[in-house]
Amino acid sequence: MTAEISALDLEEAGAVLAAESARFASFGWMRGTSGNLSVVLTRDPLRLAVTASGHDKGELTPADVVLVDGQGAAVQGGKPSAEAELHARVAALTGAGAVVHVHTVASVAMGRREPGGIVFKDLEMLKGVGQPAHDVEVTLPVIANSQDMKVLGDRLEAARDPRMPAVVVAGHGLYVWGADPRQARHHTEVVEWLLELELSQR
Ligand SMILES: CSCCC(=O)C(=O)COP(=O)(O)O
Ligand SMILES: [Zn+2]
Repeated sequence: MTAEISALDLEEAGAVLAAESARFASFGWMRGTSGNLSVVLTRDPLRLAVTASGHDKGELTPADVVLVDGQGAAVQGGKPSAEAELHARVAALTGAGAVVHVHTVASVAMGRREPGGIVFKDLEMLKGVGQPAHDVEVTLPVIANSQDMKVLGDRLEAARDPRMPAVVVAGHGLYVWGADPRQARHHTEVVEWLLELELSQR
């Protein structure tokens, strides 16, 4: 059975993604049209609202969103993000309800310094990704970049740590997920804070 997605549902999702995108863009994390966001609308079959490709992510309107299927192919709307397939893969793999992709300087810089993964420990901010503040090492995986979203998805699946809702894509940026757009935003802000801290220390 195919779940019906009304135009209003899609536009409501677009309004949420536009607001989240404007916030990340204001931080300088989505410069020069970079980055993309998605939210899951139905699970069976998997359908996501994903930001349209090539737009200035600080200027999105509720209409700048595309409905995609579990392979990231457009079902309704214009041209989806070039990374829509990876969003769908993350949602299917992790059960996340929202996925954030930002191009932050700290994620690329730390991915270069620690290509085997970035280890965090003894930081109160780790509670923001559901981990204890003390005595536990939490690793943020780093995966090699690819223009092939299937390859990137395979790398993410192999490398991801269930204790950390994020992965750095080397030379590219950061993928973060959460149960809904609000939690995905909080996870993004926490992981970016951790990366900026480590970058300032090393
Ligand atoms: C200068 S951005 C290069 C493409 C990219 O990595 C990105 O995140 C934006 O792609 P989209 O198709 O979602 O606009
Ligand atoms: Zn990107």
